[in-house]
Amino acid sequence: MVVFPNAKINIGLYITEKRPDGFHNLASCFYPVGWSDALEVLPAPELTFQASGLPIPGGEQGTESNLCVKAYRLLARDYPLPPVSIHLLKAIPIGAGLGGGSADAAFMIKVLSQLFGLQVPTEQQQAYARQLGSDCAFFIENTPKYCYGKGDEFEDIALRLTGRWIVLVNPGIHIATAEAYAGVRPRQPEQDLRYLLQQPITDWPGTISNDFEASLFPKYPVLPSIKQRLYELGARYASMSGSGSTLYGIFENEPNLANNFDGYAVWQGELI
Ligand SMILES: C[C@@](CO)(OP(=O)(O)O)[C@H](O)COP(=O)(O)OP(=O)(O)OC[C@H]1O[C@@H](n2ccc(N)nc2=O)[C@H](O)[C@@H]1O
Ligand SMILES: Nc1ncnc2c1ncn2[C@@H]1O[C@H](COP(=O)(O)OP(=O)(O)O)[C@@H](O)[C@H]1O
Repeated sequence: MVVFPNAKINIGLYITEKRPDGFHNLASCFYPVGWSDALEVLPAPELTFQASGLPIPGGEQGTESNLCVKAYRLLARDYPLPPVSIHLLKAIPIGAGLGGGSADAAFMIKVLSQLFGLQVPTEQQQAYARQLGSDCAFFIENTPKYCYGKGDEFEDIALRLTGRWIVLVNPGIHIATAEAYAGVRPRQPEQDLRYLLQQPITDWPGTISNDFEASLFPKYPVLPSIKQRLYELGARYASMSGSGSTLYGIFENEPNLANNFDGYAVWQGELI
């Protein structure tokens, strides 16, 4: 079975408080986008994992560190899973604020459930995903959500940007999530993000923001310059996604990027 785990963007990201367990509570909208890996899972005589495409840090220490294998091991504790061969073609930039590793793990859970007829209920799949990463559970349903708690609790949100165009630009700066959180002073947002998202997109640049930008933009000046360039190219709204370093712009129609982001990893397409 072949599936295509896709990335997410954060539209608005507020780090509201530090929790006693060391994590942070947040408020954000997670929205799926089309930049995808390819994941093939086949029944096989023994468990194997193979990756191609972008190199995955930690991969050299063996397959066990990969989230796809961790997802398999997690399910294998509760279900009699036959061995499988796993091939991951990595295309989503890593440590990029796009949740690519979490998407791979969530899709692995979904594939195993389907491939072997396990019929793991959605909530149970989400519970497994939560054990693998804070934003992993989102990718089980993979639809626009208002997220809170560690980013692992969510509710449906009536936000559909379908038909609009998205441009994602990754300048290749790897920002560790823990490092990014350490630089933020938690605060409560002035207004509820769910309310702000219901306002016209032309209001968003003045009202919806990502709390990681304040600490990371001065440190990495290329980030605000890409955001500004996206606005100059006609974006209705531009922002950093998650803990960076990917920036995105939402456009009414397909923009002409010309040579603007040469040398960076770029993906563009219609929003789903
Ligand atoms: C920042 C966000 C926003 O959507 O996305 P990315 O930039 O990673 O895509 C997420 O909160 C990332 O979630 P995820 O990447 O799953 O993080 P995890 O693996 O669970 O945690 C990595 C580390 O980040 C910190 N962390 C993560 C989530 C959270 N709510 N509070 C935290 O303080 C902790 O230090 C933790 O050890
Ligand atoms: N299948 C995978 N794809 C990407 N990263 C993975 C994977 N498995 C484990 N990892 C580890 O997870 C870390 C963060 O992954 P990723 O989800 O790409 O970052 P982010 O949450 O910032 O978008 C990587 O540094 C890598 O070591």
